[in-house]
Amino acid sequence: MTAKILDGKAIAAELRESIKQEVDKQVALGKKAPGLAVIMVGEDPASQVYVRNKKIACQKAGFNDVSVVLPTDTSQEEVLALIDKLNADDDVHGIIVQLPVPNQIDPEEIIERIHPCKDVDGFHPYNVGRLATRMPQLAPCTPHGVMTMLAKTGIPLRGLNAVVVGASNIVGVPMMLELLNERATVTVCHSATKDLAKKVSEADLVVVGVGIPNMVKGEWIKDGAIVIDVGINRLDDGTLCGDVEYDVAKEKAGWITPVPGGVGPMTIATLLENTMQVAYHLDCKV
Ligand SMILES: Nc1nc2c(c(=O)[nH]1)N[C@@H](CN(C=O)c1ccc(C(=O)N[C@@H](CCC(=O)O)C(=O)O)cc1)CN2
Ligand SMILES: [Mg+2]
Repeated sequence: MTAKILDGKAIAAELRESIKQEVDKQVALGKKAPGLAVIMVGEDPASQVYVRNKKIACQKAGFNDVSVVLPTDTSQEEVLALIDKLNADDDVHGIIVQLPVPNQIDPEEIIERIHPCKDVDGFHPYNVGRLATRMPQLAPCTPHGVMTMLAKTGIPLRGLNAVVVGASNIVGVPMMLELLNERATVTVCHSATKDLAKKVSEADLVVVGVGIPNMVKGEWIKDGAIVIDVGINRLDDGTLCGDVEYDVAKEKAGWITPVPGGVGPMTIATLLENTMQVAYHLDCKV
């Protein structure tokens, strides 16, 4: 069997177009454009690409982009003061701090300083708790974008055996919660997991986000399974590859995401979606 492709680039473009239409409608009614502040500290080359792409996506969707790039040696106190200012600014609906941050910055304290109602990355413990208690408010963009992609397959998630490989706060843990909330049976695997190959081979749905090129072998994939590859790894020759051995996996899977052009574009479209929710639809009282 050759897998159907879950085309994240196309699904994200569709989502961004629907967001743009909603923004145009709300602005015509006299509302403010959604304002998004992406704070980037330092010059990490990959982050520069992602932040630039977020800026372009904001502009195309009619958002007010109020992003800030700070020098590598910025102190924790300076970042906290900037967040306080953005929290108090009525033109700003969403605030995120691009990760990773330089070593002198403590990301946990920074994330907790963002007001939970402006936490469009969904990383604040309040929003993680909401997702964990089945009352989601602002959910992390990558896993929520994966849920949007999964809906496109038309396959009900209820009762599926889902295996999530990787237990990070950005991907693995919120992915587990999203899938659990749809009544999948979820196993989370990580670096201490024994016999990963066996776990993956029993999965109807596999989501991999570990950052190790081709770590999940194609031969492990169950016939017809849905394979979601969150990994984006740059190889020495400059090309990108995922965490799944794509060429082999696509001959076994029922559905598969490519890298690039899979989950990555969904992360940015979902960030816009969260920001638009804050601007127009979310009744957030914290
Ligand atoms: N504060 C956050 N930091 C980080 C997040 C996040 O969600 N919030 N996620 C990643 C980086 N990221 C968004 O910030 C991101 C990564 C990749 C892509 C993407 O579209 N990738 C393309 C390939 C792009 C390339 O050429 O390198 C693709 O997969 O097709 C978008 C967003 C870590 N930090
Ligand atoms: Mg203002």
